[in-house]
Amino acid sequence: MSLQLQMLGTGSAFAKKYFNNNALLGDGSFTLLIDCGITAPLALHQLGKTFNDLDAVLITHIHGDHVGGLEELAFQMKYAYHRKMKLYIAEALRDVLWEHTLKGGLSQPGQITCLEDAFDVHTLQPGVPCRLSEQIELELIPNRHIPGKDSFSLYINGRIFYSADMTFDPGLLDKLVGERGCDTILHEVQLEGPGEVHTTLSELLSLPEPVQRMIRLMHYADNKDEFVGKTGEMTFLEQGHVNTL
Ligand SMILES: O=c1ccn([C@@H]2O[C@@H]3COP(=O)(O)O[C@H]3[C@H]2O)c(=O)[nH]1
Ligand SMILES: [Zn+2]
Ligand SMILES: [Zn+2]
Repeated sequence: MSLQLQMLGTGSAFAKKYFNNNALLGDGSFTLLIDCGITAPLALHQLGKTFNDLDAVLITHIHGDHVGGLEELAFQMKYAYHRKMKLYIAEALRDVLWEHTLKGGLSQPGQITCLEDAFDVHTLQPGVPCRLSEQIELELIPNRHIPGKDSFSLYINGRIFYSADMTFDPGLLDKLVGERGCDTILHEVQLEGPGEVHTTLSELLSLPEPVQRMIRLMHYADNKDEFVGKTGEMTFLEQGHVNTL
């Protein structure tokens, strides 16, 4: 069974040529938005879509390029489309998202006083697969991104790894490929400099070639074109293209 992946954006947090690294994952009758960053409303509009075309949104961690578009999404759903969007979120991020990100803009006494007033909230536990649609099952995998902040990668249908933002974890990739049937890796990449909170291209180039062949690169900087042909066996995901996974 194949899925369709269309990146709303493939850019790093500071990219200006590319929108935020947010994705549409569809199975033909259900569409999930993976992360909803600052640029998501415009990126969606430029693809000729609206928030009403989506069935659910999932958040990987609390950074503006992954959650900055949620206020507009919630307001549009309430006042333009008169329904709540399903929100899939790790239990550990639920209160943080409301208290530290959304409450200031969304709260309206008597109308919106908690996350559940704005979204149809479904909490996820890491390591426990959750069926989102007939053809999409998804598991959160805790990752290392910012020390002391919760952040999650995604494992989809027991074969597709979506890194979200994370530092290099070759042991995890080795385990997913060697023991858990992973055949597709959608991985963030920092093209230059020390990784610090991201995974660098040089780190990914240290992976065995068969693993590199599974990797599509995303969350990259504006000078990505300078690196075409310099990514070993790995290829870049392109913003707006529809990929069959
Ligand atoms: O300790 C830190 C924390 C953050 N940052 C930058 O802020 C950005 C936030 O979004 P991001 O996670 O996509 O990318 C992050 C980096 O570009 C950093 O360089 N070092
Ligand atoms: Zn990011
Ligand atoms: Zn981040």
